[in-house]
Amino acid sequence: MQIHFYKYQGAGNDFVVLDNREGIYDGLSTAQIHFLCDRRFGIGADGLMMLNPHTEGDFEMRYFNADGREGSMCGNGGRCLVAFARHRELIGTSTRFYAVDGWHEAHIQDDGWVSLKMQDVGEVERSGDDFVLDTGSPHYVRFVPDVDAVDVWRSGRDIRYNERFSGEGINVNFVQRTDGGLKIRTYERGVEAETLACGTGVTAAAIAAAGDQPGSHAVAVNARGGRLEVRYRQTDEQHFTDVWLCGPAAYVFEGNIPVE
Ligand SMILES: N[C@H](CCC[C@H](N)C(=O)O)C(=O)O
Repeated sequence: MQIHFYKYQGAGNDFVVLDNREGIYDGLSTAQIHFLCDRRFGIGADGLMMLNPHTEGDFEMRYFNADGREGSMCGNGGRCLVAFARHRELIGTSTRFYAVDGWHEAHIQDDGWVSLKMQDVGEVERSGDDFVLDTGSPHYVRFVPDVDAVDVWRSGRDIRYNERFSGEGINVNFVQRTDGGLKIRTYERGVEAETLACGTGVTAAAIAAAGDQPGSHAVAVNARGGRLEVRYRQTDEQHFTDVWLCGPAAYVFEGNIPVE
């Protein structure tokens, strides 16, 4: 079959997007999605999203990692899908859509800046400079003095494949505190490599960096592919609501590809 695809990126986290309002891509296999995301044999992307119809919201987001398997929530993917829906004129400048972790509200500006509301975070596990939390996807956050000095692939894999996490997998973020905010590098499960940005990881880093300061906060987070911003309200040490992931989302190109 011939597939018409769209390519989007958010801070360098790149995605294949399929308009699946008619359900024509429901039958794509893990191997076919893996092929579409392959950077040498296919289009190339960190993940693939389908925009599905939904009776109660503007659309449903289905997300697959580059390995072809259906994943948990993808923050940058969600922001890109909102930009896609806007470009296809399916939505105005605000939307409410359904994803694997529940409902999301989002807003898009004319310059492509997308603010996406994430789920509340209610449990942050800490051991020294390391944190484990779920922001729609599971994340390990390790604070380091210099992220540029980290061998992200090697150290990320050591954690992702250790005894505790090897079954389900986990995304691993190395985070440095800077004057203006945070600097981050992420090893992503399902891609099994470093990506240029990971939205749920950026969100997890901002929350892990929070002290015990109830109130509303905004944190600038520099990923390798661009700058994102996280806003949240902290009610106590373990509870975070009104969590917003904000950043750029852009159309790259579209085309047709034969898939066997
Ligand atoms: N890049 C994504 C994360 C995808 C999640 C995935 N790698 C997993 O948890 O399996 C983001 O922007 O949030």
